[in-house]
Amino acid sequence: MLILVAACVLVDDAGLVLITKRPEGKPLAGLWEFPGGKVEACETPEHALIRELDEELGIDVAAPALTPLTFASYTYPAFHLLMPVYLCRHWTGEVAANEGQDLAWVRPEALTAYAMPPADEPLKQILPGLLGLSGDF
Ligand SMILES: Nc1nc2c([nH]c(=O)n2[C@@H]2O[C@H](COP(=O)(O)OP(=O)(O)OP(=O)(O)O)[C@@H](O)[C@H]2O)c(=O)[nH]1
Repeated sequence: MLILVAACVLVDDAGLVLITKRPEGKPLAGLWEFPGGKVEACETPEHALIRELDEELGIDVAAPALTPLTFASYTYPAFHLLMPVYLCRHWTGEVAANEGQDLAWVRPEALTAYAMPPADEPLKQILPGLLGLSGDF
């Protein structure tokens, strides 16, 4: 089974990237991930992401502010994950932990220090380069 999840690399004015911690009780609990979630039937990935960013973080993102950045494709035991990853640098509202989740703003090159789902491992490596950093530090 293929599941489609839209995720977002939110980058603030200082160049920091937001990651959120998956709560206890969910699969992959305790791992850090990029905000986002499953794309529902009849929803575009962009609209799913706008909905999830509002629900999870209380921010308002306009569709043109979402730029396709990369994707993850990974086989979990129960499904294959296809995850388009968007870049977003502009939103309105203050980022808040609406679901009580831990939040962290991190330098892209520091993502390797955070435990993330296996699907995200390649993203950790390429994000500094995609965001315009050398990735060598
Ligand atoms: N949002 C997000 N999901 C990710 C990332 N990496 C990754 O493997 N996933 C997987 O993609 C799926 C995300 O769907 P989700 O967050 O809506 O699903 P869920 O199981 O938490 O909850 P739900 O079924 O109640 O909606 C999960 O299986 C999650 O483990 C990531 O960086 N961001």
